[in-house]
Amino acid sequence: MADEPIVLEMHNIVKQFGEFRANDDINLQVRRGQIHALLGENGAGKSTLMNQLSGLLQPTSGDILINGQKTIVDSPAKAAELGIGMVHQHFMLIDAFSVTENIVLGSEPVNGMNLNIKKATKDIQKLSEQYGLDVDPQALAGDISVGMQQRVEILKTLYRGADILIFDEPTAVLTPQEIDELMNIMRHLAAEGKSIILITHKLDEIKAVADQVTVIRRGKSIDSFPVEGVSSQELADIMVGRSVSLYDTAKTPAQPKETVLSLEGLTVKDSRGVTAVKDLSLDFKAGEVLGIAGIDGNGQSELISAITGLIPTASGKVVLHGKKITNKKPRQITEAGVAHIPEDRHRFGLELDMTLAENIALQTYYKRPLSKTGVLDYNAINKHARDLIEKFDVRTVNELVTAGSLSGGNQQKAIIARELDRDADFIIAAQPTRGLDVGAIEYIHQQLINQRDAGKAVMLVSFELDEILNVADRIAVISHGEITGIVNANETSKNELGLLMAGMSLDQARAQLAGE
Ligand SMILES: Nc1ncnc2c1ncn2[C@@H]1O[C@H](COP(=O)(O)OP(=O)(O)OP(=O)(O)O)[C@@H](O)[C@H]1O
Repeated sequence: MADEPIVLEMHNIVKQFGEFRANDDINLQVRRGQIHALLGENGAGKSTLMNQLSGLLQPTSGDILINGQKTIVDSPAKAAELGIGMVHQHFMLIDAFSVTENIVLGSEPVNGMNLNIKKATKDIQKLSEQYGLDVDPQALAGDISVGMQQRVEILKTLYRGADILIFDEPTAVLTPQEIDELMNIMRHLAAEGKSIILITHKLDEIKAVADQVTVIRRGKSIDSFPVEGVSSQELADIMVGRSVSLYDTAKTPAQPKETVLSLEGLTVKDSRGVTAVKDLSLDFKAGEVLGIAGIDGNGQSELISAITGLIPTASGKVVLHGKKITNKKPRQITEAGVAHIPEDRHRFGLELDMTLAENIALQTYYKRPLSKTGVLDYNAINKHARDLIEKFDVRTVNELVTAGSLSGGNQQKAIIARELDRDADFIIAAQPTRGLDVGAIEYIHQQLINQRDAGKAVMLVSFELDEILNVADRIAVISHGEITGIVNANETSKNELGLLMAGMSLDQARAQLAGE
């Protein structure tokens, strides 16, 4: 690997936002055929660095060299021309178009309807085979799984001639099996001479696929070394700059008390009118974390939206402290004592153009002490925000910047701070640690357990089985909108949960595992 030519160099990159240096003299060197991980805490400056490589931002100073040539990457189109491709975390495919149409869209000069779809389909098929992607170019984007959609995004960059592919948290939305497949695809790409820059907070993934890792701490690149022989613990320590605990969250056995919230035969339809949650009943108890495990798209989002009043229920009841809250307005449900850390922080969590302080006050601004006699007290709002920023270690210049300027992980911490500060009896945490670094994950898990120990009922919805097993006391598995089994966290296994997630009943799953 050390003999392979250097395809990308970033030299002494500085990126300044006003007074703040998000990148402070960063150096990065990537070789041909290398999988190069970029590791850093939330807000360390990884996305800012990659945005300069993909033409979205310009460095304040420093140089970018592609194949030894100093270059200015002043637009995404220029980045594409230079062979730099970004595999986005949020897939941007049009459901009604075929895979080929999605890939060709925007990358070919189209003369009227003269687009040669036949040739494109053939080219894409060839690329798919060459890189082991196994994508059907004629499938409709709306009909393919999340993992397959990601492969289409990869093909899109290859079709445009990318030699350097940037993957930003690529496994966040994948099932364990899809993650393995993606790792193989990355290895395949590298073996074919492509270079990959991998941004991830998952140390195991770095260990599994990366050759080299560059560590960024508070805007500075502090080290770069081969991954071989380095443990996950060492990676975590270097990233944070001190020794961090990678062990399970400490917790005592749960002491479940009275039922706080009950779902009684709840049925919910999705936006297309298809039944997403079917006749679902569950009880959430004070002093207990009930985990909802399942593959993305099995009714979890609709279930949460129905409980929080964001979408109507088709039938059944939601009962909080013995009172029906079914189909009440979101604000009434919030007021009744439901906190919600949403899965999609941009759609439901934050107003990106408003200040961080205003966002932290979003659920309580109209009440004392943030308002007095109907007038907002900005001193109180800002002070309240400063307290929570400190308590939850939200990394920001101050409370007056826009929420949109925070790094992804710090946006998430701000929402968690706001929702947990409200002293609600029922807390919904949906994918609460997606995109967070190891230190922040540990902190958030502990916070959820503290809430439990303070007598709250916590609903933890997560695709991450490690997270569910670590934090939840009981686990309900959802598949196609129905609960396939409810198990105690300390009496189950990933294998058992995996079979329940695939739709088996608990008896079937146990029979299968006993027979193995
Ligand atoms: N447009 C901007 N204006 C002001 N500050 C910004 C802007 N963009 C980023 N920052 C700041 O730069 C720092 C680095 O952010 P960046 O998004 O690069 O971090 P990151 O390492 O990608 O974090 P994460 O893992 O949370 O995604 C953060 O403190 C962020 O608030």
